[in-house]
Amino acid sequence: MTNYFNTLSLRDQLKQLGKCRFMDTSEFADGVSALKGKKIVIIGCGAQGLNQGLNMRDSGLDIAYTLREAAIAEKRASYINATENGFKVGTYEELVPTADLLINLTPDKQHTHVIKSVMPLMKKGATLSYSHGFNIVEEGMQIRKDLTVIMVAPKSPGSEVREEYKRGFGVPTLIAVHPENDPEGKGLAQAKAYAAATGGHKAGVLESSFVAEVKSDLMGEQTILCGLLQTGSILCFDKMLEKGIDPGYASKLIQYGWETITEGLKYGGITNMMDRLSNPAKIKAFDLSEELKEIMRPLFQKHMDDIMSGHFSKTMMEDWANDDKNLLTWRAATGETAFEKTPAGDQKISEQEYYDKGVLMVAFVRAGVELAYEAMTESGIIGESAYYESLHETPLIANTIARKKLFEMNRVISDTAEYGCYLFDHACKPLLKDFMKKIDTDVIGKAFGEGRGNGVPNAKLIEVNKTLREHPVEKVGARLRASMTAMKPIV
Ligand SMILES: NC(=O)C1=CN([C@@H]2O[C@H](COP(=O)(O)OP(=O)(O)OC[C@H]3O[C@@H](n4cnc5c(N)ncnc54)[C@H](OP(=O)(O)O)[C@@H]3O)[C@@H](O)[C@H]2O)C=CC1
Ligand SMILES: CC[C@](O)(C(C)=O)C(=O)O
Ligand SMILES: [Mg+2]
Ligand SMILES: [Mg+2]
Repeated sequence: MTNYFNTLSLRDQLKQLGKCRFMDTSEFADGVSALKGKKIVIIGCGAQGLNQGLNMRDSGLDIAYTLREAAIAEKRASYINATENGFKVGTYEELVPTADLLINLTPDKQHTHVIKSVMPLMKKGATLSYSHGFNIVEEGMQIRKDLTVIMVAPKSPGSEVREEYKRGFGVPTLIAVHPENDPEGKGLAQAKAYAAATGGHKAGVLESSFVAEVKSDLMGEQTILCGLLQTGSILCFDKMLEKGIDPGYASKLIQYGWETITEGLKYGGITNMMDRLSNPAKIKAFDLSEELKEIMRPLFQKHMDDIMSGHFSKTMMEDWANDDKNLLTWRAATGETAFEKTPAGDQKISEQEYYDKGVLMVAFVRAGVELAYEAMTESGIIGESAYYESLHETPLIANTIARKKLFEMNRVISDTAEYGCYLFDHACKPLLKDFMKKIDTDVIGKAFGEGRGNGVPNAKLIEVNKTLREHPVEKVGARLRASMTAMKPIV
């Protein structure tokens, strides 16, 4: 098989990268009806599989799980996930032939093997669905021509797909129909119903393409969403320990700080997050983030270029062939970091204190969101897609760090995302070595400018506010957040 994207003409590459239409809520007036009464079988009951299935069943759909025989025989976690939640479980032979819609939610590295196992069992005219475009785009998987192929990709970790649904909201979702597989023209209606069943239509749905989803998803997860939060956690924690801050306090400030400061981002964009700081702290965070953007921009661009060329996928698939040696080594090394090994203290930290004593963390978030948005849109990804993949998903990832630090983030995200996160982290930490030498506790661990009042030069404050507000991510974000009327506060 060959990389599907690299077989396309530049014209078609740009066309598929640029496919991104924000769907009006009125387009979901039919709700789940296109799938009502259909047999829906999910392969895999992991981070996405379990949580999407729970939402879809609560939305009135007929959901069952098919697991590999070993998972059933050994009663593995996936089997426990499904049975303890009251779902029917069966083998491929038992359930795949009955499926009107077969949803592949197994790890990307298993997709070719899984699809080759189940495709012969699928009934004529059935639909196959993915939540990530990797197998179709990066591996060039060819699907039987009588089958419809769709994608419903939540821009969120699986755990938050469920948590936001339970709050009466949802997570932004990209839907797509593979142009090579829509023989009956039913793909879009089914993808819309599937997205509505997961609650995605309440947050925002983009009619997109497999290509646009995979290229943006790989970029978001490797950089701002997982890589930079990992790098920032480790560097900020080590700096606070170096400067004598109580380890338990430092651990808590970071573990819960990302969630708290990015809640401001989720509600009001970078502008609102920065407005939560005092004037002096805002200007300091702005200046730090400008410096961070200059230092990290080449790294963000390299990740985007390596994703577009297929070099990233080739590198990761070499690790698959080597039994995930790098992934497992890097996962173990992350678990040995001081941040991961230091429990959060029981000190009280108010919501505002996380902003006031986390100025450097605010700077990391602004720099990372803007760099990721810029790199994606400069490479053909449309702004709405880049917004969901950078600004809106950062707080959802931060929620996982609040639960159980980087361990939980790396457990819940896909192995693909975890691999890319480590690649970025390993490259970013050395890049920031000189920058971190100048950092002191006034911007991480202690309140910036405490006791020095709120006065700043008007001209500088006006310039900072103008720059923040005029970034394209703020303009796109204001439009998209206007339709998020069901969004609920979590901090
Ligand atoms: N994690 C996330 O938040 C997101 C993931 N995605 C995409 O969703 C898809 C699923 O990812 P994710 O939920 O993280 O996956 P997980 O690793 O959480 O779960 C994988 C599931 O697949 C099963 N599985 C593993 N290997 C095989 C195999 N060879 N044959 C059959 N079943 C297998 C596992 O069960 P067992 O090992 O017990 O058989 C488990 O139930 C991926 O395409 C990913 O890119 C998209 C958005 C976000
Ligand atoms: C951010 C990582 C992700 O893309 C996701 C949760 O959306 C993944 O693949 O896990
Ligand atoms: Mg993603
Ligand atoms: Mg991903």
